[in-house]
Amino acid sequence: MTAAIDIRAVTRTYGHATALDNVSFRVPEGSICGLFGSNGAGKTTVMSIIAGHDRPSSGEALVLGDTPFEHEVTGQRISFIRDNQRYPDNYQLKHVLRIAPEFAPDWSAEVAAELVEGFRIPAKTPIKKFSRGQLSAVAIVIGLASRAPVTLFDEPYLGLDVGARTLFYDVLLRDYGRHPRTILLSTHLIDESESLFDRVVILNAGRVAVDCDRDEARELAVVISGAADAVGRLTAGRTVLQTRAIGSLSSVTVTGDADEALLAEARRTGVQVASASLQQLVAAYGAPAGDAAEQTDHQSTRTTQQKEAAAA
Ligand SMILES: Nc1ncnc2c1ncn2[C@@H]1O[C@H](COP(=O)(O)OP(=O)(O)OP(=O)(O)O)[C@@H](O)[C@H]1O
Repeated sequence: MTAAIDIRAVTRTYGHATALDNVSFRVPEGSICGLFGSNGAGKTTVMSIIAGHDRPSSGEALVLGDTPFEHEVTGQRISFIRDNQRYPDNYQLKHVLRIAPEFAPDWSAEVAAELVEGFRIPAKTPIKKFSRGQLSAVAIVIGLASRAPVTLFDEPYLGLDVGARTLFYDVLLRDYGRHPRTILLSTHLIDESESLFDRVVILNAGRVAVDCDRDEARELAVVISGAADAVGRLTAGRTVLQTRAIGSLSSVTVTGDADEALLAEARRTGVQVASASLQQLVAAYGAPAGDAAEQTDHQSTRTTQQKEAAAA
């Protein structure tokens, strides 16, 4: 695959704190990749490095074949949408719509107009008086209308209501279909955004826990639920990612796909077996150690690089 984003063994430390620890993953050109993980997992840090706003302590980040840090040409091809965007005090929406296209050669005035209307962004109110959701709406207008070859959305819809979020998903998918580009999006609203992604990266405490295609992710883990003793028998000898217990019932996420033997035994004992949803995968693989009620000592890690190494 041609990688638009190629993160190679990137470590980022701040004093004694390690935000990213030997992180490697690639995002193919023309794909939408979801970046997931708990608070503090390192999502913003890696996006800042990809955007060229920060640089690794060690390792290398390549975007469109170049190192983005202090590289103006690459910087112009990246749009980084995050929640701390600041605007001059006197700015109204019209100022943003006048200036943003100067930094985005592929700017779409039609996409901008559609989103401004759909989000009902106030025209006359100074942006500094905007609500949290209205600020997110302005940032999304910039991110989508820019049509940058590499677009990074870091939790882009803080404060947006469900209707506005649906508009974002719809316009993103439609415009991406017509003008393919590479999009990396981090969010904690995993269930509702699941259909957007064709790649998945899950970070856990600064490390890559999962890096694979969305289809492969469906086969990474199953959730086995039912009477605790029956579930215990079915999960014995398997790698347990996460256990949740409610009274005499338990729900256990284990690695791997559901094989025939497991399904037959589950039917016989009245236990449910289902592929883990993306949200369940993120909860299982992205949970900081000790968060799950019960966890194996060595939480399984599944990355494309490791699979390639194993196959070699
Ligand atoms: N400038 C900094 N100085 C010190 N520590 C930092 C700095 N920036 C990030 N960190 C630390 O690095 C870790 C990763 O932070 P980061 O913001 O990348 O996480 P995140 O996955 O984006 O979290 P969230 O989901 O809460 O936004 C955190 O422990 C954070 O405290």
